[in-house]
Amino acid sequence: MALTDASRPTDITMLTDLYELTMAQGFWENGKQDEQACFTAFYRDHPFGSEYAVMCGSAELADLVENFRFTDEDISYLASLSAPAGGSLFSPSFLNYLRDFRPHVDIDAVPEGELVFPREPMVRVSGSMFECQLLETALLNTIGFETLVATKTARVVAAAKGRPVAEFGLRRAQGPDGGMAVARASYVAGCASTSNVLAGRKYGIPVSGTHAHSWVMTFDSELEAFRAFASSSPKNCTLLIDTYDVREGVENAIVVAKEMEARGERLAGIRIDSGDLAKLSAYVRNRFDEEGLDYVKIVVSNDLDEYTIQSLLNQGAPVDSFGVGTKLATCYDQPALGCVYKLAAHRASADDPWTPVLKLSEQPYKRTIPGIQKVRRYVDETGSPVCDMIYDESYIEGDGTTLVAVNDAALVTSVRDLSYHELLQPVVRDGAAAAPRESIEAARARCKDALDALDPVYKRFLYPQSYMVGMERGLARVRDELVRERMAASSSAIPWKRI
Ligand SMILES: Nc1ncnc2c1ncn2[C@@H]1O[C@H](COP(=O)(O)OP(=O)(O)OP(=O)(O)O)[C@@H](O)[C@H]1O
Ligand SMILES: O=P(O)(O)OC[C@H]1O[C@H](OP(=O)(O)OP(=O)(O)O)[C@H](O)[C@@H]1O
Ligand SMILES: O=C(O)c1cccnc1
Repeated sequence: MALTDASRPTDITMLTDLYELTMAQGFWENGKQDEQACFTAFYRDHPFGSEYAVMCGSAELADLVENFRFTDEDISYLASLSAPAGGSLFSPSFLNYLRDFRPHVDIDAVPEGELVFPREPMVRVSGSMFECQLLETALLNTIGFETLVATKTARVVAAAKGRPVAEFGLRRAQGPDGGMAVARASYVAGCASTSNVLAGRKYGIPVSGTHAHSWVMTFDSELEAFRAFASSSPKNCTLLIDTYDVREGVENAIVVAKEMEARGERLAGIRIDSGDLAKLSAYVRNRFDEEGLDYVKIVVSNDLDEYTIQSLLNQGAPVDSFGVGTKLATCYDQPALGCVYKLAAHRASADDPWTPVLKLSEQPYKRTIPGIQKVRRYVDETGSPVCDMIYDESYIEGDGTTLVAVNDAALVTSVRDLSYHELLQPVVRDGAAAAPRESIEAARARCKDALDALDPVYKRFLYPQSYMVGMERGLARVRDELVRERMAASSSAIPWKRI
């Protein structure tokens, strides 16, 4: 999607899969457009092998709903579509209905920066079946990618152990909108800055940068190039010293640093973008220190990710900050979170009680969780998360403190002595933002606090411990009954049913 008006598109009514619209027409024609539904969005599998994910994109949902309307141009386009077997895809009367349609949904979501775990609701949408279904694609597109990038970033930032990480990914991101989402989500999850100027302007993210190899190559000598850069950017001078040879580059940078000192200025740093970054950074640090230039910072870049950064620091590389592009912006090792949006309850009208529903699968781990789900995060006396409980207020059993693991009914624990907080917060009520949009700084602070509070056993890269997400026993029972009913009603070949 090309950017218009120098920002991410908020008019995303038509940014949807065709089937959402054909289903909407079907609901409308069958008089079902006002039937009520409740959907939950969640992910199933650990991204990058990470035990947790960092929620991101939920702050954009109110904009999505408030801007949801079909323009005359949209309607004309839909009217022009033909069905494969002939005739129009959409009827004039349905398109007429769409013309004045505005969603009146309620949305509750996990706030940005908070941690989320597999299978628990990240977002819950309730309203008419018609409007809930129409929001599916754009909602998943928004939260899935930003959550994925935020999660990757959290890992990269953790590996850097407090050293600033600059996001340099715009040139390698998945299109202009991808680049904007990357800048935003990576700042929420702990990057110190972005090279993306539009994101800086739009989101108020700090921008930072050095210079390219081409700068050095346009001058007759590297020394001349460094001098020219120092004189044009004396207050923002980080020199890229690897265009030809880092050992020569550092000597030229030392000359320029001393000339800057004589003018009362300071060389901020140097960047190394190729070669053995551990060996070269150690060499360069030593040379600067020998020359009394211990304040000059060392920045490294070149296809970095959490593993290369961790390795460099394990080798004792004296690096002060990292520039990370391709592998962060493209979420190189896992390009999609696999977020899904599933119907969890429905009712004929707003005056009727909800009926919980679930989707079966031959793979038990893909069975959905029914009900009007909420989530509680239970924490120990230090505030560190211990487990999460998915529950439906209508089915709580006893004092509601028995937790049953999502995929193993035999795993049961009590949360009676733990304190908790609710994860889902109101985002949209009756189609309008439920609260003023929070600042990106607030989301970033929440992310830092959440990651600091999480036990390191869940954060390690290799074989992190499993964090327990379970259902309150009443909800687990409802789910179990629904599975049995559904399977009894089904004549199909779910293999183990016949044994
Ligand atoms: N000491 C190191 N330990 C671990 N990984 C490193 C180390 N030094 C560099 N790397 C990483 O190894 C990968 C390849 O580096 P390499 O030396 O091949 O650079 P390069 O790709 O030849 O440089 P360029 O192509 O940009 O000139 C990069 O991802 C880099 O970040
Ligand atoms: O390596 P990344 O994590 O993607 O970081 C961004 C890269 O972008 C620039 O490279 P450039 O576009 O000049 O190409 P290069 O890979 O040849 O250096 C910069 O010098 C980094 O190497
Ligand atoms: O400012 C930089 O050094 C930079 C920006 C984008 C990509 N690579 C490097």
